[in-house]
Amino acid sequence: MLDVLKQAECLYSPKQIDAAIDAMAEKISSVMADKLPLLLCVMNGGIILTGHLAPKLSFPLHIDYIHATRYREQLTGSDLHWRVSPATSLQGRAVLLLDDIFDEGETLAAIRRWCLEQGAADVYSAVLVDKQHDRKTADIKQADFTALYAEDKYLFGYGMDYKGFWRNAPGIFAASDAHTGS
Ligand SMILES: O=P(O)(O)OC[C@H]1O[C@H](OP(=O)(O)OP(=O)(O)O)[C@H](O)[C@@H]1O
Ligand code: HPA
Repeated sequence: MLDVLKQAECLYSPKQIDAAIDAMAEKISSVMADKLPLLLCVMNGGIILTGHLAPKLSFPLHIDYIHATRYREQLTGSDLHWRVSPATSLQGRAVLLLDDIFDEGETLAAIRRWCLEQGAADVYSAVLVDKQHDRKTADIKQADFTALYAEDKYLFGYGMDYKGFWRNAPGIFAASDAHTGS
């Protein structure tokens, strides 16, 4: 695992990420400041973004979490497994989903549909990074708020894992071909 980090390419430093989250927080504030929203951290990947973003939002809000997973420590996604539903009622709420990455978009599309079924009034989404390729789901092409864009490589750091490790990596990294088998 030490080699995975050593051989990876750093795409964004913590300083660049912080500036991008600042800019995204301003955009979110301009749309959501008067909505008393419910922020839903999409576990596990959304945890670092939630921790960095929430203190930059200077308006009243609730925070809860939802856990659904599609990759389960693999490098490619499959069917979505639901693990934990939020304890907070979504009825009539403006919900902001927070996740680390919008890759094919299946995860956020499914969680968004579920939130609407639970009676959410509006569902917005914010992601740290959008991976650029043409394999996006038909439902949603991008999140409502996106901090950064990255090339079509396997990413880790700031919430994104490599086989369960390195969510804590100090930046956003692209794994080397040697570690992704490409
Ligand atoms: O846009 P998609 O192709 O659906 O992929 C994005 C999702 O994949 C990752 O979650 P994962 O299933 O790996 O669970 P995790 O958050 O526990 O890592 C990530 O955190 C997003 O939720
Ligand atoms: O590139 C990725 N890295 C980590 N987790 C992910 N989940 C979807 N795509 C990715």
